[in-house]
Amino acid sequence: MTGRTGTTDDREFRDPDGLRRRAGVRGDPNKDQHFLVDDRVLDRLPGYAVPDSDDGDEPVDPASLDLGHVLEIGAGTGALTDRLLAAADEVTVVERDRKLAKFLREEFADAIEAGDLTVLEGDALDVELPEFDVSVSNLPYGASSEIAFRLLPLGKPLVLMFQKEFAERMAADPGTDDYGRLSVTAGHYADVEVVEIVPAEAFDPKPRVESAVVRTTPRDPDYDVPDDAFFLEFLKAVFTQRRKTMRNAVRNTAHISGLGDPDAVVEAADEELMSKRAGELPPATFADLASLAYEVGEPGGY
Ligand SMILES: C[S@@+](CC[C@H](N)C(=O)[O-])C[C@H]1O[C@@H](n2cnc3c(N)ncnc32)[C@H](O)[C@@H]1O
Repeated sequence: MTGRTGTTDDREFRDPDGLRRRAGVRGDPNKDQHFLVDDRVLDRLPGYAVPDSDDGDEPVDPASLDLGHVLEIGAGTGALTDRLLAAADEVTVVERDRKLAKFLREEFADAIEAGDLTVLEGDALDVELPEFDVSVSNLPYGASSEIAFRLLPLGKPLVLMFQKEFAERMAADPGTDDYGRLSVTAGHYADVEVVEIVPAEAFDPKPRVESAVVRTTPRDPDYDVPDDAFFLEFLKAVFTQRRKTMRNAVRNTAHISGLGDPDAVVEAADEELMSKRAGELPPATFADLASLAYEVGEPGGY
């Protein structure tokens, strides 16, 4: 098939170098373009979407994955798209760069014609997203947080490449140094795990930092938050004082959380809980506390 240059005897996917050559792009870090050039990483990524399939070192046969409709944000020259097409019934990619979107439409014309691929040219932050079953994406790092928090509330499994430091903060457990507002907010929507650390050499141009692949598995929280906007402001507020007890943090940060009566929250809450620090509490406890604060703390102005 055209363009299937292959790098090893049994390679069946398009060669990342060949794709970049044909696209005529070098990758521009100012446009968040760091293309994956390591075939082994590319081959492993679709398998992470099926948690039990990634136990061994060898990549799984993509055809066995049956991923349904996959959303890929930031398709670049399509090296990952090519693998996803083998693992899915349907793939939708979002690519902001006009030249790359045009290249993808040309390079994958057969898949588009067969109805297997849709190329959406636009910004992942505001383009209308299709219904999808899973997203597998090497995200543009400049917008990775916004994109992740656009996808997380949709309640679908995600396999996303981030900067390593961001990934570790997102997946951190309570009581660790990395645990913070990012971990609580992500943990509110999903179980989050780092499944692979990826060295800078796997990309071209080479980024300055290491990367990591995160898998999120949506969970139906057995708790609810009263109001998403208030929950997020409450978290932002108490984590500005993460080293203080919750008693002090709730009182000292009412100007951020918008609580009119933080004392009422402290008095109504469990005393032992109020003597802990924000960095020790799991997402479900924050949700309970935010619910209580919303109920008795006279929220407003957030
Ligand atoms: C890190 S590269 C990944 C490319 C390719 N998936 C790969 O792994 O080689 C990110 C891609 O996202 C595109 N991009 C950057 N910002 C974007 C945005 N806001 N919305 C959609 N695509 C974006 C860039 O043009 C680039 O092609």
